[in-house]
Amino acid sequence: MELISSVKCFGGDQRRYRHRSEVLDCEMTVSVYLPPQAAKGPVPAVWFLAGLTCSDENFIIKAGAQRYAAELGLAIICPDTSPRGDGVADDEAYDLGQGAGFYVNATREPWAKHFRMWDYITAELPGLVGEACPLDMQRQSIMGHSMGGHGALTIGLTHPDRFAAISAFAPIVAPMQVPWGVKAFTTYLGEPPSAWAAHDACQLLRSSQADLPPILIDQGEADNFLAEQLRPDLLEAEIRGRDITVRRQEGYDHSYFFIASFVGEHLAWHARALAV
Ligand SMILES: N[C@@H](CCC(=O)N[C@@H](CSC=O)C(=O)NCC(=O)O)C(=O)O
Repeated sequence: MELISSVKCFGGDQRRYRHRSEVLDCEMTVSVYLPPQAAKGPVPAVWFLAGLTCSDENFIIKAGAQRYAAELGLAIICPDTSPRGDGVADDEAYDLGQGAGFYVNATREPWAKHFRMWDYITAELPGLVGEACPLDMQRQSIMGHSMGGHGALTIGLTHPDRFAAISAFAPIVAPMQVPWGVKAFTTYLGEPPSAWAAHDACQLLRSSQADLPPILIDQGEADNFLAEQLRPDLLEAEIRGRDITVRRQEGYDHSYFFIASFVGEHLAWHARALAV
């Protein structure tokens, strides 16, 4: 990991690293916020997975999360949303290709060589950031926005022993049933759709017998993508007595202004789950 920038922020450091990913077979960047408490020893880490068209920088620039993370003693790890580079497959559409990795391992060409975001986030990157930064990797939780909310839910639900809590802002909860997800899964995973279920939060909730981490979801009622792409009603139907809270926030849209409005509550909730 090559440190490419480090900026003091609320007493801690907003860092950005460049590294080679063996899994994605390309150069990647990742942003890590370290709170002031990290100067004294390893701190718990919250992952933030971003949405379509985002890089590792949208959240650190727009969400205003560092103030809360500094108060709570939490690190925030912000990965990019796809492999990148001239030799990496891409698409003209904003919802496919670079910037739109959907947190799956692609099995179809021309995507399979580089688009392995599932393995990157769950296997490769934790080792790299854990080695480069003073993080307590025994205390992790995960959150995300939109496509990244989908990633946070599916990765968190698949690794219930790794993450103390899962939260999401306006997540895609049922990609098998909405246009963004059907397009991405058809392109990256192909047929049969039965292979898609491992990447659909509603399907995972329906089939899981495990003790799951608590889940917190905020969804803006004025979100343009609400009815067609996000469909929180489909997840609400799968709650079945589990520790899942879905909050409908009147007047809020899909933007980072919405995330900034509630990120402090999400981080405080993660800190409680992480016993900070
Ligand atoms: N057509 C728009 C769509 C892009 C968009 O809204 N991206 C969201 C995430 S949507 C789901 O994953 C986002 O977070 N954008 C970045 C930001 O900083 O707001 C477009 O092409 O712009």
